[in-house]
Amino acid sequence: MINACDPNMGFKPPSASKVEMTEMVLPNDANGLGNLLGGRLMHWIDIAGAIVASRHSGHTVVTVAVDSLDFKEPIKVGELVILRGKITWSGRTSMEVAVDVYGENLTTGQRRLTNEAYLTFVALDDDGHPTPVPCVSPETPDEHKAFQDAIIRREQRLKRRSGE
Ligand SMILES: CCCCCCCCCCCCCCCC(=O)SCCNC(=O)CCNC(=O)[C@H](O)C(C)(C)COP(=O)(O)OP(=O)(O)OC[C@H]1O[C@@H](n2cnc3c(N)ncnc32)[C@H](O)[C@@H]1OP(=O)(O)O
Repeated sequence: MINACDPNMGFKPPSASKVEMTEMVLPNDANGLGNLLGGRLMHWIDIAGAIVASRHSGHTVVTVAVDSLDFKEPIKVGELVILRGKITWSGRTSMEVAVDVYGENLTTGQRRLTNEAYLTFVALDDDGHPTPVPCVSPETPDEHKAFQDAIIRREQRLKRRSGE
C-alpha cells in the first residue's frame, strides 16, 4: 500500500531541493577504452540524489532502491558529467528522486543526455529510524506528470519488494 505524505509536515516544491552537480571524467574514472566507468557514474548519481533528498527532508537519508539504469552512450575522459537531480514524489518517510545525466564536450559545448535514473531514499532520525518528510508540491506541468508517474513506479517497486 502507498502511504501518502503527512500534510502536517508541510509542502515543498521540487525547485527548493534540486541539484546540479558537475564532475570531470579523469583517467582514473575510466576503463581501457577511455569511457567513464559505470560504477563511478552510479556513485555520483547516488550522491546527487541523496543531496536532493536531504535538502527536501532536512535529514540524513539512505538509499533503499535504485531503478534500472540504462547507459545510452559513453562519456569520454576529459568530458564533463552534469548530474541534475530533482525530487518527484514523497511518501510518509520515503522520497523518489530523478537524476538525469548529461555528457558535455568542453571544446564544442555540446551536451547530450546519456543516462536517467530513479532512486528511492528514506529519511532517518537521529536514532536511525525512518522519519516523516514534507510533501512534494509540483509546480510545473512536467513536475505534475513526474509526480503521477512516480506513483506508478512506486506501486511496481513495492510489488517487487514484497515478491509479487
Ligand atoms: C540535513 C542532514 C544532512 C546530512 C548530509 C547529507 C549529505 C548528502 C550526501 C550523502 C551522500 C551519501 C548518500 C549515500 C546513501 C547510501 O548509500 S546509504 C547506504 C545504502 N542503504 C542502506 O544501507 C539502507 C538499508 N536499509 C535500511 O536500513 C532500512 O530498509 C530502512 C531504510 C531503515 C527502512 O527500514 P524498514 O524496516 O524497511 O522501514 P519501513 O518503515 O518498512 O520503510 C520505510 C519507508 O521506506 C520504503 N521502502 C523501504 N524499502 C523500499 C524499497 N526497496 N523500495 C521502495 N521503498 C522502500 C517503505 O515503503 C517506507 O516508505 P513510506 O511509506 O514511509 O514512504
